Amino acid sequence: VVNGEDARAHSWPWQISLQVKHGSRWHHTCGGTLVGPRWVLTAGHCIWPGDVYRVVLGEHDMTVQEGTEQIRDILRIIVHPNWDIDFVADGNDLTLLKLDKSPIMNDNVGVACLPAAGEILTHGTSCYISGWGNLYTNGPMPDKLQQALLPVVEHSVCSRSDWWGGTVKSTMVCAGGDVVSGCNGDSGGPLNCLGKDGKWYIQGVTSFVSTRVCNEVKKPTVFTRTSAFTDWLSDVSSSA
Ligand SMILES: CC(C)c1ccc(NC(=O)[C@@H]2CCCN2C(=O)[C@H](CCCC[NH3+])NC(=O)C(F)(F)F)cc1
Repeated sequence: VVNGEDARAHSWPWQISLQVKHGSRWHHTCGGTLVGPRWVLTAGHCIWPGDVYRVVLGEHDMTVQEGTEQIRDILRIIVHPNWDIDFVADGNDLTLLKLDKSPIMNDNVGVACLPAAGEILTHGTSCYISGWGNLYTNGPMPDKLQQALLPVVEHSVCSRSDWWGGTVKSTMVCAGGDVVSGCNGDSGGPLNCLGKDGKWYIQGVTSFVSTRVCNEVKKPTVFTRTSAFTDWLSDVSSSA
């Protein structure tokens, strides 16, 4: 997250760290969201066939064993059938991970809400991005979970030719801009938006930023719009 701030520890209890095994060590590779007792939502582009992953919940400072962490293995990886790394602009950048067993729900680990089908955020709605992604383009990863307030950029603005143009589809949501943005390592994480009922809804899954700089003018962070995938999300999480 570029130009964000340390989140208060465990204030986003559904935020997870997706970690990939390299040799004998585990590395944070993407964010994700606990959307059910045994289900984590992340991005399609976070999964590389053949790699081994695990999920860390209740994490805050990656360099400190705080005693709140819970580690779970992944029983099943379900990448959206229409996700294709060679056609990022087509969207569908989603993966559901089924955990081997549910984490213990407590103050540090909890489930987030998913929006109703077709829900569209109005321009300027304030949402928070959260993640352990780079603090700036090609910069370091933070130790502590970061957050930033990202104003939603409506599709008609985000798809202007000097913005993202036709690259951004209606199944995506744009937020942030040239000051605050997501950055590498935030992928797969949540766009947290406060609902009228006072609950936090995951309206987006962090997908991409400009290839030039994370916080580029007229290139807001692009998220997969979760309200466009309610059928797939419910079908998968009630079946597998
Ligand atoms: C839609 C298509 C034209 C397209 C647009 C932007 C990108 N951006 C990028 O590739 C930049 C450069 C480094 C990683 N990156 C990203 O945007 C990465 C992964 C992108 C997934 C596709 N490979 N995502 C992120 O950094 C973020 F912010 F979402 F967490 C890639 C493809």
